[in-house]
Amino acid sequence: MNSFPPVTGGPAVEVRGLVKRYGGRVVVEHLDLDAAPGAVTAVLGPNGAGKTTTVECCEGLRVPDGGTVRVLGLDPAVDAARLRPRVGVMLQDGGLPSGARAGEVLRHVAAMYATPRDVGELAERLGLGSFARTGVRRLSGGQRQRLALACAVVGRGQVVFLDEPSAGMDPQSRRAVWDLVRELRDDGVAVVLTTHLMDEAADLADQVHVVDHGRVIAAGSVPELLATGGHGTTTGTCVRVEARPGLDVEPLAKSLAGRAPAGGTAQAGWTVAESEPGVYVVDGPVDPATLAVVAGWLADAGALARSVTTGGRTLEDVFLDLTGRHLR
Ligand SMILES: Nc1ncnc2c1ncn2[C@@H]1O[C@H](COP(=O)(O)OP(=O)(O)OP(=O)(O)O)[C@@H](O)[C@H]1O
Repeated sequence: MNSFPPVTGGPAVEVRGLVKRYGGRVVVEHLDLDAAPGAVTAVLGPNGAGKTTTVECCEGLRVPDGGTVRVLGLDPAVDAARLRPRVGVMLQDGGLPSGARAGEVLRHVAAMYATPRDVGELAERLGLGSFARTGVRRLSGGQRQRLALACAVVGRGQVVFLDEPSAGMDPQSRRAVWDLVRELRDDGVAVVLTTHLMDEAADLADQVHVVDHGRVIAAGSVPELLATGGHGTTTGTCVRVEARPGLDVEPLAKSLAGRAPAGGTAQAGWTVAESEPGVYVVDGPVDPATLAVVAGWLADAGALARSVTTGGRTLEDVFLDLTGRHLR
């Protein structure tokens, strides 16, 4: 374990009203975020939403234009030297010296900490052994990611920032990364993770912040976001239909809106959307009769469904509802 006092009470990372501008353009706008010790806090958002900028302000790599940032009670913009031994950072671009060999880099980083992890054991866990003697510039993208992750955790920081940690990794490496992240959490580390992988967030995160246009637009645990769609308007249940693209969903929406459950009155609160070409998501208080309505709609449209499934919405559904389905 590390030799620092445990973080007691309050979040390990506390961001309040963060503002960051680049050349007069506001890219982070009054953003609030907490990350607790012993928890994984995921920051999700479309490209350019302001995730990396926010995390870089927490890492002391960028100076905020407004608001406050506290990491372990310290201001990273002025207390960088005191935070460095207590915080691990994995940057999106790796930030690794390209001229050195992979193994040397990890040993060098480990030597900067008072009580580093066992370098050999960490290298083994992340499968770094086979390319330890390879120069950083010759590593593949996934290998470089694994080395950057090893460097971020080797110092046993109390807070670890991981910017898209498993981007570009093969499934085996991704599993190793996820196991390591869970272990960090179990050891009491506050893990702050940005990711575009919804399954990664759903699997790992205790708390999720969805960021768009520099603001947090939804926050909560994954079950909370799934239950409310992030804005408290959906039921968390849905029917998902795969059929040919381009079906008119209006008749289905009308049939559902006018349908009365046994002994009840017509229900509102349905949404029907073609979430991606050929995938229709019917969101609302699903019951057995809902499927009959969906089947009737398909029959009227002369469409044979490839699959019809019921179940909960996914984090990806919630994310797309919150942030929109159009490309930025
Ligand atoms: N150094 C910089 N100078 C000017 N603009 C920048 C700089 N860094 C980032 N930006 C801009 O700030 C906005 C937010 O970028 P940021 O990297 O924080 O987004 P992100 O949510 O991490 O995106 P991604 O998911 O693509 O990594 C973007 O519009 C980006 O172009």
